[in-house]
Amino acid sequence: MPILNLNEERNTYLCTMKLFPNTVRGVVQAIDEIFNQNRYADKVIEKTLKSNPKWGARDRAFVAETIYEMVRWWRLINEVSPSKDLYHLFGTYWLLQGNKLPDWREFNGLDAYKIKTKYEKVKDIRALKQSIPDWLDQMGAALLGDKWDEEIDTLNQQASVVIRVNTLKISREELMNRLAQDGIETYSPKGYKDALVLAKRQNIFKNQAFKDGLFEVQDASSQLVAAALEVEPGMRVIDACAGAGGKSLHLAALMENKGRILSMDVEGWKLQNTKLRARRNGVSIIEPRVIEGSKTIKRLNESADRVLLDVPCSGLGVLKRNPDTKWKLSPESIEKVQKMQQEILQNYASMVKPEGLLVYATCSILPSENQLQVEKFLSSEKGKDFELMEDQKVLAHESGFDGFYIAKLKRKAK
Ligand SMILES: C[S@@+](CC[C@H](N)C(=O)[O-])C[C@H]1O[C@@H](n2cnc3c(N)ncnc32)[C@H](O)[C@@H]1O
Repeated sequence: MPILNLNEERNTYLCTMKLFPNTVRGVVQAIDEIFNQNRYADKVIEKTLKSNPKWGARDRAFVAETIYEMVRWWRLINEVSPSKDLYHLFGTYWLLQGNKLPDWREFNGLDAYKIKTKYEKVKDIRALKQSIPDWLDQMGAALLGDKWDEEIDTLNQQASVVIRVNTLKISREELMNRLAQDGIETYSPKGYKDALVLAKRQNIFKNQAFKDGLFEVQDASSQLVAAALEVEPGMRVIDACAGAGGKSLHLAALMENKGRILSMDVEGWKLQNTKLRARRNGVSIIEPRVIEGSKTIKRLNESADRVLLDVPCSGLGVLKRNPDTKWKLSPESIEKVQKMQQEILQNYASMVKPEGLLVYATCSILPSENQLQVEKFLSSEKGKDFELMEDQKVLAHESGFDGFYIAKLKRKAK
């Protein structure tokens, strides 16, 4: 029985897997880059896979998953490992999952019994068992109360792969059948009308249906955001923090590619990505626009039927897919991002027409980034023009998907 709380299917897969020196070396080198050279886990994984073109699909899956899981359980692994040697840390992770280690000299000094005994000693300390910084455990418990225990437990599990059907090109049923023909089984989660969940985690970006723009990879909770805007074909919509355009593309599909979406961001390079994705999706109503300063926003005063503020946030709702976030965040960085969120609300809300809708969204579970921001805005001078219609506090352990917050506000008539 594995000690760590990982799903069964994955453990079966890993337990039957033999370790190979070259892939384990790949993992160890990647971990060195992530923690000792402070690189982003996803970038390091991408580079590792690229520089080892001879690895097969199974090797690639092993390397990518092991790196992610070691990042996720980093604090716990370090706590129970006999040393900080990277092979010892890998071996400790492997043993903690209930696997056996081969007889390699790199693993000398690792004793499964001692590791288990150490684990038993720390497992009642939540921050250690869940492998999170103390400050995060304290903040989570203070802000989420009883719900924190289950929430952090869920956020430490692997995310399922969810796709959003591009309804401009294909229906959900048709896509489901098409993927099934390629041996990819999916199911439709209840309550998410454009989503399909892959029965088994796998890399889907190489599939022809993706290249043909029939779907995008997007978590089910994230798909609730565009739906909250209640768009209609022909509307003028502003996605003010559009990034690479995930929500803009969804909005375009909901608008049947009729009307206009201004996809804005302060980072121009992200909008380049939006353009490419729009082409693949068969979307022509997106106009990317870089925010140069307050003038860009002022020129759009009262111009939009709908404004989406998918603001920068701590990302604590998406820890399942970005486990390194917890090692990069700090109370100070969260405070900084909260300040930015309030500024965006204050400065961008004016782009909504009277009687139009403003949607504020984050992929965070912290009330301080979510409902408290909306309350602060509504009680401010600029917020007096708006009223809260409804909000959704999506927790990972309740929804089964990412943690999100979505508030729908209406601008009052003049
Ligand atoms: C949560 S991400 C958006 C994700 C995107 N909506 C999607 O669905 O893929 C937040 C985005 O806000 C952008 N951003 C940061 N500060 C901003 C600002 N002051 N105004 C507009 N966008 C900003 C970031 O560059 C980032 O792309």
